[in-house]
Amino acid sequence: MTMGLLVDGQWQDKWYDTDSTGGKFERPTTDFRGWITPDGSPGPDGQEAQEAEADRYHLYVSLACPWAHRVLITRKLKGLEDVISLSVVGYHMGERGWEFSERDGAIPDTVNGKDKLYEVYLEADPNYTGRVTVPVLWDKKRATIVNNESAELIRILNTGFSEFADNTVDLTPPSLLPAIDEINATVYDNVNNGVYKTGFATSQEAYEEAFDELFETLEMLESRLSSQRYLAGSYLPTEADWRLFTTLIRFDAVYHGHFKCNAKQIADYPNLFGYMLELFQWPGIAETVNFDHIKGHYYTSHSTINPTRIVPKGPRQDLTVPHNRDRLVPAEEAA
Ligand SMILES: N[C@@H](CCC(=O)N[C@@H](CS)C(=O)NCC(=O)O)C(=O)O
Repeated sequence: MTMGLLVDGQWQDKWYDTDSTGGKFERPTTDFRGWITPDGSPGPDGQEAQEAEADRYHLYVSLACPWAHRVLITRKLKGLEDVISLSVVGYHMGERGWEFSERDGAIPDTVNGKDKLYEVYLEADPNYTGRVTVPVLWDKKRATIVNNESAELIRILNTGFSEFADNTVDLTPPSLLPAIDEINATVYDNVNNGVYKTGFATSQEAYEEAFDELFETLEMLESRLSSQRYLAGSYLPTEADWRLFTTLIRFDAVYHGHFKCNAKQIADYPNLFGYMLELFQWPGIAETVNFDHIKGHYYTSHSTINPTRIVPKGPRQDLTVPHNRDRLVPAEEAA
């Protein structure tokens, strides 16, 4: 597969094995882990923070990427679309990494006017060393990247923009935070990242180990969702649900075939499937899901896994059918 990266500000279109390069890429890389708060006071762990302002920040995403998708969903649910502007890279990740495009629902780089995402990273740091990943949150005022870690970006968007956001939506209510963090850890290891560990394994043993952890966790989630509507036991979806959703919605279309996660489809799990349908049908969410980008990206970009680059036509699923989750009365409503 083509996997490029920047080394001291130079684009390299090959991934070097760290064994053969004496661990060259293991030295610390520039990390963008800044925060945004309503008044610029430090973030939750004392991070240096910028002040929330309208029209100051710009989000770069891929519609294919599950990590970027959770940030796009948070931006939508918090009503921040007019506050934080957006670029969408083209779905194909080739020799130059992510590139901007005007075709197929992509949105060009209207802020920095770049052709490739790595040029945006170089604008922030001309000597950048590291992967060039989406999502990226850009600060137009300081002309640099605020943060490129989706787990942090969803928290920044949830709480940092209270002056501009829909504050009736809180994806991490403080009382549920311990439960959310605990679910996130399991879902990240075994599901969100689990599908990648399964699909990118290059030994039978590693593949089978990741596969088993993935399906054990899906069975556990299926069972949990048979008695509660959402993962953290809340009466509205939380961050934990949206983090699981971005993997579930890609599963039958991509991970089941392309990543060989094929013990079952999500459609084979009645509760997980109904739950996924409810979240897909949640106001504003379906428009953040683009199966052409999702399927086009994985099947054409990972040429070691799919050398013909043929994009499968299936599966044929109707995601607009009734989800039947209303039968599970959410806890707080019942009380
Ligand atoms: N930890 C990052 C991971 C993001 C990530 O891996 N994004 C992928 C797309 S799904 C990417 O841009 N990969 C390009 C690369 O690694 O070269 C996050 O969650 O924000």
